[in-house]
Amino acid sequence: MTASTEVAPEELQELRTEIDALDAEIIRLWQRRAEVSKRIGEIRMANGGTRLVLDRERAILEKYRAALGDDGVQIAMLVLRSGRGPL
Ligand SMILES: C=C(O[C@@H]1C=C(C(=O)O)C=C[C@H]1O)C(=O)O
Repeated sequence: MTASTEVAPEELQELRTEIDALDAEIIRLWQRRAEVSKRIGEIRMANGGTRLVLDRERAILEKYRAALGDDGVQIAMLVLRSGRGPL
């Protein structure tokens, strides 16, 4: 008898196909977010504003922390860096 934790080869393949689709989407969203973030920065600086808005970055870090815990903070820092480059 098959234990409930065992996965049939076809199901494993289906799950891996889903993982591949999710990874592709995560990468697409990551790249698009960086583009949007850069564009906002360009517009702000062209209008005499600052490169960064720390209150906004803090709110984003907190949003990721609330959803994902400590890992969320690490992810948020990488997400923010991808839009503006390293400090
Ligand atoms: C994109 C912006 O500019 C910068 C980049 C941010 C981001 O990538 O989320 C947030 C704040 C700013 O430091 C913005 O002000 O919304």
